[in-house]
Amino acid sequence: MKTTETPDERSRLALDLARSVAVALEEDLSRQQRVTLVVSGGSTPKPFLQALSAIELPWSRVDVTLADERWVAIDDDDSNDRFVRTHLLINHAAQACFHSLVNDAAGPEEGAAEVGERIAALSWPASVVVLGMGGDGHTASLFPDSEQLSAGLESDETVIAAHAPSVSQPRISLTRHRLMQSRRRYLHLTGEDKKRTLAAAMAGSDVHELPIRAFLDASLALYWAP
Ligand SMILES: O=C(O)[C@H](O)[C@@H](O)[C@H](O)[C@H](O)COP(=O)(O)O
Repeated sequence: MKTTETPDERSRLALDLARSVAVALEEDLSRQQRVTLVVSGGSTPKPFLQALSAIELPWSRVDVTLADERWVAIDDDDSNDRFVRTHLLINHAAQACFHSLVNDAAGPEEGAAEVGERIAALSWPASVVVLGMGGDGHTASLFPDSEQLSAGLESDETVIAAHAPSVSQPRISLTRHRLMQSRRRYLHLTGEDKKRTLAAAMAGSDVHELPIRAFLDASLALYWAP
C-alpha cells in the first residue's frame, strides 16, 4: 500500500540526492580549495540533510549557506539556520563552515547589505544548489504574492528582503541571479500535490504566477517521491 511505501520512498530519494550532492562536491573539491553548497529549509530536506551529513568528505573545505531564511532568532523553531545546524552540521558535516543569512539588524531590509556582502564573498559559482518548492509554486522566498518578487527574479543583488501576505515572518532570500550561479541545481519535492504544482509550472510560462518556472531549465535535476 502506498501509505506504507511512502516513507521508504522518501528516504530512498533523500539518500539518492545526498549521494549525488556528495559526488558533485567531491568532484569540485578535487579541483578547487573551497566549494559552496546552498541548501533549502522547510520540512522536505530533513532526511536529505541527515543522509548528507553522514557521508565522509573534506567538509572543512565546504561552505554551506541557505537559499532563504525567515528573519527570526537563530534558535527560533522556524529558523532555517537552526534547521541546518540540527540536521546537516552533524556527523562528518560538523566540519563544514556555515554562513547564516541573518545578522543582528532589526529586519531584512536593514540586514541585507551585510548578509549579501558576506554571501557574495563565498566561492561562486556554487557547486550545488538544492531548491525546494511550496504548493503555491514559490521557491527560496520568491513568493507569487510578494511585492519583492520582481526584484528577486530580476535583480543582480545577492539577496533581497522579502515579505508576502501568505507568510507571517519577514524573509531574506537569495535572488534568482545568485541561485543560478551554480554548477548544478536540484529540486527536491515530495507528495502528489507538489507533483501537480510542478506539472502546472511546466505547462506554462508566467514566472509571476509560479516563480519556480524561473528555474525550470534543462539543467535542473528533479528529485521527487510520493
Ligand atoms: O521554507 C523554506 O525555508 C523555504 O523557503 C521554501 O522555499 C521551502 O523550500 C518550500 O516552502 C518547501 O517547504 P517544505 O519542504 O516545508 O514543503
